[in-house]
Amino acid sequence: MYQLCPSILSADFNRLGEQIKILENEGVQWLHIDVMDGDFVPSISFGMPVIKSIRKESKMFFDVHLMVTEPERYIQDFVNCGADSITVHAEACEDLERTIERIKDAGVKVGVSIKPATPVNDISHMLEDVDMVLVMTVQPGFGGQKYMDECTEKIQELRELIDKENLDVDIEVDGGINEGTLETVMKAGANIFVAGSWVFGGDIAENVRHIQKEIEEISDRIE
Ligand SMILES: O=C(CO)[C@@H](O)[C@H](O)COP(=O)(O)O
Repeated sequence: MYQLCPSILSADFNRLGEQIKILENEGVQWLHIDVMDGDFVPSISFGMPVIKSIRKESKMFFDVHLMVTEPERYIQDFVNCGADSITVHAEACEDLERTIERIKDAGVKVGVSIKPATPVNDISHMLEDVDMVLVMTVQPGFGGQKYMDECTEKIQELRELIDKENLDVDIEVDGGINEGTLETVMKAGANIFVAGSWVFGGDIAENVRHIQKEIEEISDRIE
C-alpha cells in the first residue's frame, strides 16, 4: 500500500488547521509530524500542544517522528496528545529495544528511523518488532534539502530483508522527495513517502492531486 505523507514542517503555521483540511479533502490519510528538540538535531520545531490542537479537528493518521534525544521520556505524552504512530531514531535511544517495547505497550504503531550514515545492519535484527522503518534521505533537521543518492541502496537492502522474511513492515522515506526522486525510492522499495516542500509549496490541493497521480502511474509502471 502506497501512502503520501505530507510533512507539516513545511506548512504555513499561521494557517495550519486550514492547510491540513485541504489535505484531508484531497483524500490524504497520513500526516507526518516532525518533533525536533534542538539537541538530537540542531533545530527546534514544535511539540505536544500543537499536536493536541490539530488532533481536535483531524481524523488523519498522525505519524509522529521524534527527532529527540532519549525519546522514551515522552512516549506517553505523545500518545496522550493523539499520535497514531511514534517513530524514534536508533541513534537517539540508550536502549532501543526497550523504547520500542514501551511504544507498543502504549498502544500505538512503532517505527524506527535511521540517519543517512547509519547502516541498515544496526536495526536489521529488530525488523520483526516494528511496523515501519523510516529511512532519512537527508540529514534530519530541516526541510527543503536535496535527496542523498547514497540512501537508495539502504532502501533496497531493507526491502530485500523485509520481503525475504515475509514481514509486514512499511518503508518510509523522508527528505528531498519530489518529482525527480519519487520513482527512484518507489523502485527501491519504499511505500510511504514523506514530502514537505513538494506538498506545501504553492497550491496544496493541486500538488496533492499531482503527486497522487504520479504515485499511481509509477506503481503501474513498476509492478
Ligand atoms: O524530517 C524532515 C527534515 O528533518 C523532513 O520531514 C522534511 O520536512 C521533509 O522536507 P522536504 O525535504 O520534503 O522539503
